[in-house]
Amino acid sequence: MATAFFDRLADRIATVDSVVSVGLDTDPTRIPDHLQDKDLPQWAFNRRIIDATHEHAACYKPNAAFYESADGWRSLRETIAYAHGKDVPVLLDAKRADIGNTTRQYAKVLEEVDAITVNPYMGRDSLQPFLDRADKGVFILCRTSNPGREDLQDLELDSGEALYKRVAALADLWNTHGNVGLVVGATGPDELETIRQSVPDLPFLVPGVGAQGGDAEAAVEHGLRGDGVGLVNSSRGIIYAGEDRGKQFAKAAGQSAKQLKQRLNQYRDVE
Ligand SMILES: O=c1ccn([C@@H]2O[C@H](COP(=O)(O)O)[C@@H](O)[C@H]2O)c(=O)[nH]1
Repeated sequence: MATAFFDRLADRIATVDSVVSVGLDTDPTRIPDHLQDKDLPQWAFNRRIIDATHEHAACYKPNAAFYESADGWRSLRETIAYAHGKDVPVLLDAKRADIGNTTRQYAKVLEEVDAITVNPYMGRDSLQPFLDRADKGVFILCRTSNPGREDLQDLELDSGEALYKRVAALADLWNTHGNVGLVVGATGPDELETIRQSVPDLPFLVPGVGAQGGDAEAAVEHGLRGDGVGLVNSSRGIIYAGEDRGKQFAKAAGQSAKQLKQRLNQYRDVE
């Protein structure tokens, strides 16, 4: 039987002593000039970023939005294989879900990656093919990092509970294979704490530190499960750290990943 995703993630976190998720949000317009004439500039960029950051990376998190083109998907496939070659899990941030017939197609991408983000808005059946993959991680959007999260996620249900809390409770219920996590932004530290209290056993993916200015201490304190499993993501803050440094761009990304790891490790309980 394949090892469960969160067990593999726990091993990776221990190996690199890091909970940093390096976000590969590779915008074609922000790739340095000297790589623009490569066959696949996004792949050329990502390869150099992976070379420079992998020893600090608990996982890579490419966001599917940046690869929605023929060359983009080719670049993404090369990137995934290269990350795996360095023993780093890949979490595809795709925020998928749809009616059953469609979502079964979406879930096929789990053949390629180790984990995925999904959107709970359409309910359990829209997530079932992902949840059924006991060997893969499924991170359900719970309370996101963007300002507009309040429009829906904070709405009070008749029971008085906020919608995001109901999502957390449902995710816990749907976690029959131990493969479910939550996406909870670092920009709402109080809610992050509240959600952690309600679902102590779910690992979180916490985006929003770095470019969005979220709370790194809260991300670690509440984002990680009791056994230390969880992820804190930074994308632009790492991969574009050396945007003004020409051919040295990847070195700067490596330094930025290392700095984030050290910053987060100040707050981790590591024996
Ligand atoms: O609530 C959410 C869910 C997902 N994201 C994604 O994480 C990264 C954050 O990038 P930064 O450059 O570190 O801000 C990006 O892919 C988002 O789509 C999120 O930010 N918040």
